Amino acid sequence: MIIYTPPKPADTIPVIDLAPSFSKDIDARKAVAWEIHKTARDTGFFYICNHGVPADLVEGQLALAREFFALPLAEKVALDARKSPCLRGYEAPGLQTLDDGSPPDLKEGFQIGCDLAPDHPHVLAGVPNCGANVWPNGRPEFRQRYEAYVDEMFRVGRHLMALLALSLDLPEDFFAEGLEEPLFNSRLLRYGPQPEDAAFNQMGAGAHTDWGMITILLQDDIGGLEVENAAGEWIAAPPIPGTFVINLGEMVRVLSNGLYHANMHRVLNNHSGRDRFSVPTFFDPSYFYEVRCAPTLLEDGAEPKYPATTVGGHIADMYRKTYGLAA
Ligand SMILES: O=C(O)CCC(=O)C(=O)O
Ligand SMILES: [Fe+2]
Repeated sequence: MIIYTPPKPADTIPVIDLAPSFSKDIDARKAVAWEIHKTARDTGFFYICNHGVPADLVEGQLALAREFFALPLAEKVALDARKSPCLRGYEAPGLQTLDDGSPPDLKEGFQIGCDLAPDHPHVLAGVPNCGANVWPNGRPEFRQRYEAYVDEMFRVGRHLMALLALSLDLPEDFFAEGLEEPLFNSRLLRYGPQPEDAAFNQMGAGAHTDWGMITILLQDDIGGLEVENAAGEWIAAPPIPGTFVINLGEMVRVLSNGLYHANMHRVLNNHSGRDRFSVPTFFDPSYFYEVRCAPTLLEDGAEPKYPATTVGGHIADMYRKTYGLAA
């Protein structure tokens, strides 16, 4: 259990301007990659601005979250993620425990991922976490809106992965093969105001590191995300209009031989008295892509600090663990 201590109000999570990263000039792209390199070695968190995602799509996605959680309970319960073999659908509060040993998270969620048909080879082979999405019944526009948002997240995700490669002195297309069919999950989350009768160390989302490569987080204007910095202090990651919060997951630790951090973070909605909505999208190379230490970081003959890992397998293990499911 990670005991809750209040965060220090600091603004050390940098905002990285992506505009030069879309330039034809490789030096301009490398300069942005260098900014990512610096912050990845420190907090493993940064904001991005000038990312090219239209503001109306962003607002529309937060509106989608609000609309989903305002549906009648029966409609949400009909989509119960526990009925899905790959945890797609509605997640009632208390289903997931992100901080092992703490009480369950208070957040309420709705999750989608790679939408695989029953005859997809992964589904036929029983690969964990692979299967079909579920959608609110009789609301076709809900699915269309979410999928339009995911398309943009794929664009941003591929762009960030190219910058991540550059930041480690790798070719920009280093991950291209693994990103032909990215592995992703995206969730709508609602955090009610922190209840007075919450259990000891219970909060919206308990302290955790993300499991994959990168997370592209859209948060509304409420605040409540907190990040553990390199000094072990908890700092606030307040909403900044026009930005996404990007954080690096455990796969980046393997890739960078521990040079880059996958930082702890958590959510506590105790300042506003209002619901907080967020939309994290976890963006990774394909299920069986093996992440290993970047060749640029290993001296001849040196052993990597972490063994190579299959992205999908690691993430599926973490789903099982945090949802208390049997292997
Ligand atoms: O809702 C947030 O701001 C963060 C969510 C998060 O950390 C996660 O889902 O992994
Ligand atoms: Fe997270």
